Amino acid sequence: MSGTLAEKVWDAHVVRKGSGGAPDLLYIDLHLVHEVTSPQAFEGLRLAGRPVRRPDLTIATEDHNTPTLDIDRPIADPTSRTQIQTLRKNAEDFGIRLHSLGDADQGIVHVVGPQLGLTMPGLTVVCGDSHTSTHGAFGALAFGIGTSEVEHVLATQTLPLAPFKTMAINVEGTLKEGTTAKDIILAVIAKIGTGGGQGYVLEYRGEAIRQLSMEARMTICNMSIEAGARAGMIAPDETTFAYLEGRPHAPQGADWDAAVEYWRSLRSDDDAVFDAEVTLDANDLEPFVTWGTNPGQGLPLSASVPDPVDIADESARRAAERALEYMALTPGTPLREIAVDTVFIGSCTNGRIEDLRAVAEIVKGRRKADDVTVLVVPGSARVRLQAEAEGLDKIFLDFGAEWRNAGCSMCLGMNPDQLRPGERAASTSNRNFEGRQGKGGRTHLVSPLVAAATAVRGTLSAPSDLEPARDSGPVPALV
Ligand SMILES: CC(C)[C@H](C(=O)O)[C@@H](O)C(=O)O
Ligand code: SF4
Repeated sequence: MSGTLAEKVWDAHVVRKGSGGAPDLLYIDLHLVHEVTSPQAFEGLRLAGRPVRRPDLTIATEDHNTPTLDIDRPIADPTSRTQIQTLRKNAEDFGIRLHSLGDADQGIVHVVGPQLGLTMPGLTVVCGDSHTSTHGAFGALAFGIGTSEVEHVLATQTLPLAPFKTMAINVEGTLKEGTTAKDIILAVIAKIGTGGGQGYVLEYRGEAIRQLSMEARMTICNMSIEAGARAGMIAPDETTFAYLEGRPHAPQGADWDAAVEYWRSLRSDDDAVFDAEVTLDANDLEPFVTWGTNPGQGLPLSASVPDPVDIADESARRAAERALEYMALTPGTPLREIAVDTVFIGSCTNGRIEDLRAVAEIVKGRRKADDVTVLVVPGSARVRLQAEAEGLDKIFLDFGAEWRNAGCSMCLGMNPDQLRPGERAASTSNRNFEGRQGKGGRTHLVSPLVAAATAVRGTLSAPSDLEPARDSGPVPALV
């Protein structure tokens, strides 16, 4: 029978089929753990006197509560310190591999899994974290789960799951220079809305998706949850295999060949039927930025702040009014005129080495705008090491940016990296909810390219708005 990619991966993991509308019981191949959503789950095991069923398929890292400065000192904030200490004790007591602050493999859980080659095509991957959808970029079925489900997976390595619907998101054409995967996903969410993906597993397809690097594909799948989707997936191809080959946990030798052969079968059949389909043309895309307080409230950078009176749907109009009030924006203001206080470059959406390289290319030989704080936070310790090996840290520091240690940082401000009330940020992260980056803080979601250009000019900008940099070209010859 023909099927979609998601259905194939699902079917390969059914331990027990649910009858009469009951959920199927699925086998879980990889369980990622972090400090925020795991304490009660481990406590549940402890109370029940249960071990972790498959510690070898479970891996933990410290990310949300970790400071990005002075990481060799005790964590100052008591709540964060307790969270981290609890994870360390749980990992030790239950025999789980943990990458702690200071370890080269520490970092944001969704950066660490792929980097180690733990995330692979055809796997079921779960984590007590909504952005687990990131791992779908490899053709894995990956979704966020709640703390009670974390306990279930720890105890049994299985999870009862209700059936899902499938949606094809076809992104045809080719991205223009200056537009990126982040612009694709912001445009998709603006199109289908923050509830548009509810109940669906999204499969991103089409020419523009096939042309993306693995890291760019992760940016797209990462934000599937912001459209309300259960998961996002991309069929594995040569780009996927090339990324994985040689990674610490990737299969080797004959196992590698067998794995690749299986992975090649992981694509939606030509006659597979999706429950819904959406099409977008990458040629039409411009850099996208959000103006409101949910990731669907976005527009091309060349647009102006919308006027709620033009929004026909009443609840959308009310939401826009509320968002503009919180964001302190006036309808009709060109988005390019919005001045920011902070630029945050990082997170599991855009904190990978390619993101940092793209930013460095723009800020090299330039100085940041006065009065703008620029925070560059690598997604993992390895990304940081790689960036330093390439001299990117020097470029950021010369630009006037701060170069920090790895973690979630200002993506959600569970550590000291927070906006102050009323401050405005251009952020490469994935959520712009009220207070997300600090109480009273205002967030505009942007791509790394827009973040870099904004850091130069101080107002929301694209690289095409910039004057040539001091050392961006050869010195003109004297005549
Ligand atoms: C803290 C965690 C549960 C949360 C999530 O599930 O996504 C966080 O990572 C986020 O991005 O808001
Ligand atoms: S970087 Fe942000 S979105 Fe990603 S896991 Fe951390 S807090 Fe969640």
